[in-house]
Amino acid sequence: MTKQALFEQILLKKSYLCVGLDTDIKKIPPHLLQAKDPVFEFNRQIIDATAPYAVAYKPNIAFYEAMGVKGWESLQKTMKYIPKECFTIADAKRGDIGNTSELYARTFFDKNSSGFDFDAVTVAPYMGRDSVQPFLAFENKWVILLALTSNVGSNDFQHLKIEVEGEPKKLYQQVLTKSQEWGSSESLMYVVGATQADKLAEIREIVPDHFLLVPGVGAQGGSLEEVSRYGMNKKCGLLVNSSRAIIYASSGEDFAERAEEEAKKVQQEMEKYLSAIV
Ligand SMILES: O=C(O)c1cc(=O)[nH]c(=O)n1[C@@H]1O[C@H](COP(=O)(O)O)[C@@H](O)[C@H]1O
Repeated sequence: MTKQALFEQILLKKSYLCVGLDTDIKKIPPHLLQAKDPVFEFNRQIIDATAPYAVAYKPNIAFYEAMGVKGWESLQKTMKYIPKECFTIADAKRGDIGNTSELYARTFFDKNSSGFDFDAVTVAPYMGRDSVQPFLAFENKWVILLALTSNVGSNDFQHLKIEVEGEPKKLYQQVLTKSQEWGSSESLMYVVGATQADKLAEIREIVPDHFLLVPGVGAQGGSLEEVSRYGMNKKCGLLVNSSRAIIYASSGEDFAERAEEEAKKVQQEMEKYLSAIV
């Protein structure tokens, strides 16, 4: 999906919500456990309930990998079920030496090889240019590079003060600057945690045109209002992810209705913020 097509979906649905499919068999409502594939059945109902309010879905690969072959099958079925107009993100946080990254890229992007046809994959920047480029080599696909993550551990490395050509910088700022040599805003997005919303205005100075994937609203307590105020650009430029707050809004038989209510609530708030740019 192109950047413009994604923006058009955002305008159409008046939403920049990404629903995170962090589907944990231990959290699935008990009545679904008799289904042939409980993980897929849960996802199917969540997708049906939230698709009018979401422009993107982000299965977190760990939740599927942890179940072995069965998990990969549930993921395949889920991917086939997600409506075609929705942007899909494999949240895999990969990155390795070039020839290995090439295989990771094939895993998520090459339908003929793996059966998967995600629009985007999350990638860790730590190993540098040659670890990211194999993902960027796929046309019409996206790399979402971890820039400033939502967790407390982001303080360990990402905020470190460094010096680049005599200029003082933070490590995450250099990730944003350097990676722009590798791909454009048509193929690269960045992860910025919602819990780091106070840094968004400054991040926008470095990457004014790129889309940002912003996880951390809902269960992690980030503010959608602040993220939108400081992070939105003229073409929205935001995909805000919420996983647990939507998919586990209820652990009972009404889980899909409650997920719909939560997704709708977020979408209605987003519609308000979008009115500033349309
Ligand atoms: O890359 C991510 O999606 C990600 C980056 C980050 O900095 N923080 C973060 O929470 N995530 C992911 O976003 C989702 C957040 O889930 P909830 O906290 O339940 O909304 C999880 O799948 C995380 O792995």
